Amino acid sequence: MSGVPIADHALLSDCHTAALVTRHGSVDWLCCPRFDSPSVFGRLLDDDAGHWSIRPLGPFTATRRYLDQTLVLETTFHTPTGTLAVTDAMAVGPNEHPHGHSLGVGAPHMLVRAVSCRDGEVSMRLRFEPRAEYGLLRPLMSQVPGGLNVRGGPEWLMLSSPMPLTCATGSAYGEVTLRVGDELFFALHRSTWGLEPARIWSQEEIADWMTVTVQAWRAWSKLHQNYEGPWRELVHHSGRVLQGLTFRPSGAIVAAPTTSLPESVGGERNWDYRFAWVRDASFTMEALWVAACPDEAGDFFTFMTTAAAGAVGPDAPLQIMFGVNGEHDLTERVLPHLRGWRDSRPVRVGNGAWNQHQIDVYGELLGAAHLLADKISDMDDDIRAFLVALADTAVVRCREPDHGIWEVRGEPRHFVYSKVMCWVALDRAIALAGRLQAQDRVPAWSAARDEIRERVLRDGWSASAGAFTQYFGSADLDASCLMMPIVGFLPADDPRMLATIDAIADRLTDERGLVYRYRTEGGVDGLAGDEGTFLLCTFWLAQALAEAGRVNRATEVFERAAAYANDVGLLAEEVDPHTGELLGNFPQAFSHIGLINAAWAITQARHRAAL
Ligand SMILES: OC[C@H]1O[C@H](O[C@H]2O[C@H](CO)[C@@H](O)[C@H](O)[C@H]2O)[C@H](O)[C@@H](O)[C@@H]1O
Repeated sequence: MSGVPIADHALLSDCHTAALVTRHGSVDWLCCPRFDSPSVFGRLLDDDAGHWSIRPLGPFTATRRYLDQTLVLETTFHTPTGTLAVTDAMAVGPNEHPHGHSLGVGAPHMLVRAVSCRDGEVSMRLRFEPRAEYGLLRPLMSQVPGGLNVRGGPEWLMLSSPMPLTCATGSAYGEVTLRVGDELFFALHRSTWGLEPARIWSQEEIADWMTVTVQAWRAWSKLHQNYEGPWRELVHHSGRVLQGLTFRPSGAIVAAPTTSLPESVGGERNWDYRFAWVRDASFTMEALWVAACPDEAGDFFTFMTTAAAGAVGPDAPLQIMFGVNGEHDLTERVLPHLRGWRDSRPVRVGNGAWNQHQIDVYGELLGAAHLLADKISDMDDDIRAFLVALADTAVVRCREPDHGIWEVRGEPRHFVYSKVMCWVALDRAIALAGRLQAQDRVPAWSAARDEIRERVLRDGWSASAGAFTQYFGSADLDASCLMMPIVGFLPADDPRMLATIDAIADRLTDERGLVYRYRTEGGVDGLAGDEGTFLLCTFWLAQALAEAGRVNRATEVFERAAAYANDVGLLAEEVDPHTGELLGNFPQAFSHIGLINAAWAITQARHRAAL
């Protein structure tokens, strides 16, 4: 049964796709050439779905880290006879743009692995089992000088290997003893059908790709990362993770690079996150404003405008998520041949939420446009018209029930968060009216904004709960109400907000003090089973407390959540309330967004307190 702890994985990215590497040197997840392509290594979801491991033959302990300011991973194996280091990267190509923001433009679609003996001597073993199409195919493998030719179904790969490998059906393996100073370079290269064939690379060429990749990440980090404040390294690292979830060719940003890592072990809450949600991606752009100066804001708004293809207006709500190249149809299906991580089935690809009605997206997108307006140097007529259409659509749609931020699979409702985000949409559109050349719309936008506000204050508050709640007329708490002060709907020290923050801190948390999105008892979200606590929501609590001036409590909550980052600073979506293990897709943009924004809010609150 596949079941290496989720926290045992580290992320590699070339800003086209991502790989996950276990603590023991096995690449257990790689989809290529795009984030949402079928996997070639899928052991994350099933033992037989493919992997590539490099590790010592005998007993070892392992430590690992990212090379400074990069997403290049170094795993060090300590053995009784010596020390072996394996350095792994998805090659990003040179970062030649004068502002360093061409990360991934020249990516060769190549996974590179360098093995070096740092001390004594170590026998290592390599095992290579690619399984295209999510594990369906055992490829044909043949030896060629300097490596292996690997073909099967839609995939044609070349493995460059300096050591001889033995091929069995669909697998290759080999062993070699390295002495101090010995170095070997491996590369897995994917061809593009009909264009450039994959090829074998020399040791020097692979070493160069590795060097260039390290330099490219460092150039990007140096030019983009200015955040100074508490938890600086974690914030910068989170910025790199978010950058690593960006799809360079289009400017899209995925919610996470995995599918079907479950929200509860053995449960059915398993979703494919390898898509660009309007919500998640807008939040990512905003968090990058804090952590990494998003030079790519223009690309993102061009992506959104293109993906929506102008089909937004009062009669055509904005689709809530897209494929990384702007695809609309993301129909969900199950992969029955995969057992799932720790038997968490079904494994899904595609996402049934793609055609849900979620009216918060207008607020998230206009919120990001407002924050980043100065960064969108090329705000052309198409982008302007798109943003105006979003606000006009919010005026009409804000009165409708929807599926909400949590994408509940039941009846649409009047979710409080959705209404608040419609208020944000109009509030920010009014602020941007000059740049949007839409001053004539301001009276209509203002009237609608004020009407939503009144409705939320009246129907979103529950006297019995003593808090703002999940939807109009309910008494159920929902952590998304923590966003009300964060987006400026009400001041954080308003008595109603303080009561809501306290209610969530007291009644929507587990024994560890981590926050649930909402209570799942009774199948209120249309799904069976329960789920873990949600890291983004815990960071929201820290952020709301900071906004309310409760800086010490904010710091405590922040540190409680950040402590769940694994040894290489990565967070999944949720935490198992029973075991404290990370759960859900990994690494998830939401959680890193929450970390960055909460750190920033605490920094600001400390400054205010010091004045
Ligand atoms: O809980 C049911 C829903 O769970 C997923 O949605 C969550 O992830 C999205 C991507 O990060 C996020 O935008 C959303 O707010 C989260 O609730 C899943 O993608 C949905 O299909 C599912 O209905």
